[in-house]
Amino acid sequence: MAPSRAMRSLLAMPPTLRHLLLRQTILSPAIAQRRLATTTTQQTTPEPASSHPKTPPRTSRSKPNRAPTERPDSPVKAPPCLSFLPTPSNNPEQTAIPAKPPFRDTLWAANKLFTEQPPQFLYSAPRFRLVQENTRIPEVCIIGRSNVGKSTLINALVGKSTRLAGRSHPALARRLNAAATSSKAGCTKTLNMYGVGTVKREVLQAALQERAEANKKLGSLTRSERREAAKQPREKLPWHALVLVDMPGYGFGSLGEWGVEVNKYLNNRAMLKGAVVLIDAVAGVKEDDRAVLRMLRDANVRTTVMLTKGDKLEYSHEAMDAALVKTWETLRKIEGQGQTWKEGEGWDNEIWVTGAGDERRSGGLGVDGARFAICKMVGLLPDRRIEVPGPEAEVVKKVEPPKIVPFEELLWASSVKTPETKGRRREVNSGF
Ligand SMILES: Nc1nc2c(ncn2[C@@H]2O[C@H](COP(=O)(O)OP(=O)(O)OP(=O)(O)O)[C@@H](O)[C@H]2O)c(=O)[nH]1
Ligand SMILES: [Mg+2]
Repeated sequence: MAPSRAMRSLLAMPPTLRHLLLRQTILSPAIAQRRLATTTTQQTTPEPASSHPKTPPRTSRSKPNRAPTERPDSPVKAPPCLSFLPTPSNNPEQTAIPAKPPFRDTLWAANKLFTEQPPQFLYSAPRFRLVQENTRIPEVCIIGRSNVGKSTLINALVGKSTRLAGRSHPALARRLNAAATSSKAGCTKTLNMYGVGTVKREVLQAALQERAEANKKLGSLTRSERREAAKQPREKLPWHALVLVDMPGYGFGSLGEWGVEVNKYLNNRAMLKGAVVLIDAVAGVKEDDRAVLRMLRDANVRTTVMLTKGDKLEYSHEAMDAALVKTWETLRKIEGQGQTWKEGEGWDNEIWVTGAGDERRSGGLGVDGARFAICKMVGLLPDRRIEVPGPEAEVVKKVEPPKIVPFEELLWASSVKTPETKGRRREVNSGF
């Protein structure tokens, strides 16, 4: 007789595990029956008088009835992105108007770019001459006064939680591929580079091809020439979509030569695609900020302004209005003295508000918007909120309305074989 299915699986098992299957298939019905019998007798026998009446029997599903309590550190409700636009410059009553948020899929794409891959700390450069060559990856520098929250924003942008990333020891923070932050001004003293996202395939391919050609050339050199060539620093292969540069802060606690080195960087870095200027939402625009905006104007670097510590003002539009209006005023004044650095071209008039260091909620508030603003400035993502009526709109308007053809006419037309339709039919048939 052929063994049953259960027996076959039992024989297929290692001998040491067979008892488990036995218990499951053969013994369990017997055990279950015995348990059922004991529970029914327990239910029928009355409880002894001495036992405590007391808490209702707890079934596995029932939970104690507790009133929902508010955690003291429950997250504040704040938008993932928040930005403001100014009223036109000729309007005497300047106020900040909340801007339309970016589309969800655009925000998703920006978030993906920043957080899909873990960020990488690339290197630190105390001087501009020590900055490594980069001819392929776009760079964005985060610039602002000491303690404004530059390093904190970088950590939030790359998806490092404030608690994880909040290390004031630079070596430890770098080991975590994060930026060191501190409540003391002057924490960041060098230009720190962080690689974000994944490089485009064609960029990497081009770099690999160039390297292969350079290696080929090396092969034809004499030994001494090769030794000389080896001394020249080679550009590293690109791995990231974007490089974020954490700048040392200016103002209180900053280095004396800050202006000199940063000026060299702003004027000579070919792959610098833009600067994010951080301004403290509580303190507002200071004289140092004006000086930096002038430097950016003179170097003709695309600029996006962000207000940090927006959580301290509870993201209130009214509370931030003064700081926002002052920022636009400053930008327009500075722009007036330049040639090319203009509103909408040199600097973006949309000001973004962030609260990356808000300890009540990890992940950072307004950070999604900041990610999108950077992608937009660099040209990695389009701003689809602006609907420009292009030439296609004109074409659509000019198209004549379709003619209504009677059914009989249609039938007649399909039965007539014009030279054109004949040819087309033959063509189609020949294709099969
Ligand atoms: N509440 C709040 N605190 C913040 C925010 N951003 C930064 N901070 C705090 O501000 C302090 C300074 O932050 P950092 O990121 O070190 O500032 P920094 O601009 O890099 O400073 P330097 O490196 O000295 O130039 C830290 O204690 C942060 O926790 C924010 O958006 N909200
Ligand atoms: Mg810093």
